[in-house]
Amino acid sequence: MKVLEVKNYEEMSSIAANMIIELVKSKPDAKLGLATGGTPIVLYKELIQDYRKNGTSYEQVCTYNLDEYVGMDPEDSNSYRYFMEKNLFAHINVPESHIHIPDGTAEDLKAECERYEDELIRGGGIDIQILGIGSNGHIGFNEPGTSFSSHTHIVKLAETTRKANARFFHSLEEVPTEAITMGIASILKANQILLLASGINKSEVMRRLLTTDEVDEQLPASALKKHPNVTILADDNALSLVRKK
Ligand SMILES: N[C@@H]1[C@@H](O)[C@H](O)[C@@H](COP(=O)(O)O)O[C@@H]1O
Repeated sequence: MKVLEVKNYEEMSSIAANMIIELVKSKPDAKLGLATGGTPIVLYKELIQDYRKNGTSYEQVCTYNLDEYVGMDPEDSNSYRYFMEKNLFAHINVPESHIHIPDGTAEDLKAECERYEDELIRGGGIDIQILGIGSNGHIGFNEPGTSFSSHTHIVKLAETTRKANARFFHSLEEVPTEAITMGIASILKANQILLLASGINKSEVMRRLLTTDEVDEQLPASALKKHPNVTILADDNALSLVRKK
């Protein structure tokens, strides 16, 4: 795992955006693994700015999102489908048919998980997977205790995760209790993984992740240590407890 320390959220976002732009320029049909949450918002803004200014084309790009809340209609403003539309897809030229996100409203959720995993495989593999990290170490929605051999599956969200995400909803009660997420094994299949961490509230989990060699299912992000091409792009605040070690 390579750790790149940057000054702040803006610098993190612009380095990450440049990595994606360079990839898309050199491989116009790149497969992008995308994440939601607060972390990648400015990275997506930078992609939009670059698209408007330099015309980097996403016409042949395919996107695969990590996760979606169970029971959340794609039109609902709290769905991850809606988030992606608002923060990225509506502003670039990626064709609708190239966008892949699990369907949280599927009647048969187990079949939906299998369909999504199949779609990932048929896509031929993700070139770069963007990840945020939960303060409990989750990646995607793979909560502590998730098997490292998991594929796309349904998860019960940890209360800490629901509380952390309640800021996007009117109240905690509105936050779904379950989600569909790519599994740890699905994530590890990506060619390259870029994990982004910014802010003081990520400092404790970065300390847990970076100050030991331990690989433990209680810390889902530690599975990344088994992958040959992972970059962690983290800012001063997120790394503050690592340096103090
Ligand atoms: N499912 C998402 C993750 O994909 C995200 O990386 C994480 C961190 O979120 P944030 O970027 O808002 O800190 O939590 C959410 O629950």
